[in-house]
Amino acid sequence: MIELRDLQRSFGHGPAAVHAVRGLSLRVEPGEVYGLMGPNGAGKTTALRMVLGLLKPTSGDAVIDGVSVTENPNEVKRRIGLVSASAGLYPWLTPRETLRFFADLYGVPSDVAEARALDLAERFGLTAFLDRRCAGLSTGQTQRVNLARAVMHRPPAMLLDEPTRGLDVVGTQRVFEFVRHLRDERRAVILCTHRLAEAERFCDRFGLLHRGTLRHEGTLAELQSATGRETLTEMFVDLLAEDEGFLERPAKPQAGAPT
Ligand SMILES: Nc1ncnc2c1ncn2[C@@H]1O[C@H](COP(=O)(O)OP(=O)(O)OP(=O)(O)O)[C@@H](O)[C@H]1O
Repeated sequence: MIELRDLQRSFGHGPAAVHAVRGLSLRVEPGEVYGLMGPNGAGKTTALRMVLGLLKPTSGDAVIDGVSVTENPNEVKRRIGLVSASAGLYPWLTPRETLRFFADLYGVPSDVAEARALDLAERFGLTAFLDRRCAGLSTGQTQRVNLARAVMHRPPAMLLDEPTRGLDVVGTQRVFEFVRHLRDERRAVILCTHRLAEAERFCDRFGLLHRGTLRHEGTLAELQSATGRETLTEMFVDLLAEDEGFLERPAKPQAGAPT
C-alpha cells in the first residue's frame, strides 16, 4: 500500500519560494491503479520524488508497505519500482547485464535473478537483443528494458512517471498492458501521464493535482459528478482556465437546467 500523509515541499524561501506540493494526502491499495494527474507544473514529479526518497519533504511523510520514507528511505527504495520516461539505461551494459545489475542492487539472489531475467526477457520481448549494448537500442526497446528492470525485485509498489513519453502506439499499448498486469499482481500503482484518454480507461481512481493541491479525487464517475465535466481533458481545461482566464469555456450545465 502507498500512503501519502500531508506531504509538502517548497523550493526556496520568502516571497520567491515555489510551493510545489502543498499538503498532499492519498492512499493507494494493493491491486489499485491511481492516476495522479495534473497539468504541467502541478507537482506530480516532486511528489513522486519524495515518495521515492530522492527528495526530502518540507513536512509530511509517505509510507510504503508500512515503511516510512522519512525514517527509512533505503528500505522504501526496495519496496518501489520506478518507470520513468527520463530514466536512461547504462549504454555500455546489455539488457541482460542491466537486469542483473538492478537485481544485485536490490539484493535479489543471483540464481533467482538469472531465472527472473529470462522470464522477464520473454515477457517483454527482449530475447532477440538481450546481449546487445543498450546504446544501440531504439526508444521502444529501451522502454521495454526499463519496464523489465523496474520489476526485477518484485516491489509491492510501482510509480510510473510519464511511461509512454516518446513511444509509438504499439509501445504505448505495451505500457498499458504492463499496468494491467501490475494490477493483476496486486501491486499498488501510481501512474502519472498526460495521455488522458488512456488513463481514463486504465486507472481505477484519480487525483487531480493543481498547483500542488489535490483538487478532486475519485473514480471517473465521481469526478464527472463533482466537476460536471465528462472527460479528464475538460476537467484539466477548467483547472487551467481558473488560473489563466484566457480560455473562454462554455458554462458547466446547471443541475435541472434545460439543455
Ligand atoms: N528543484 C527545483 N527547484 C525549484 N523549483 C522546482 C524544482 N523542482 C520543481 N520545481 C517547481 O515545482 C513546481 C512543480 O514541478 P513538478 O516538476 O513537480 O511538476 P509536474 O506536475 O511534474 O509537471 P510536468 O507535468 O510538467 O512534468 C514547478 O513550478 C517547478 O518549476
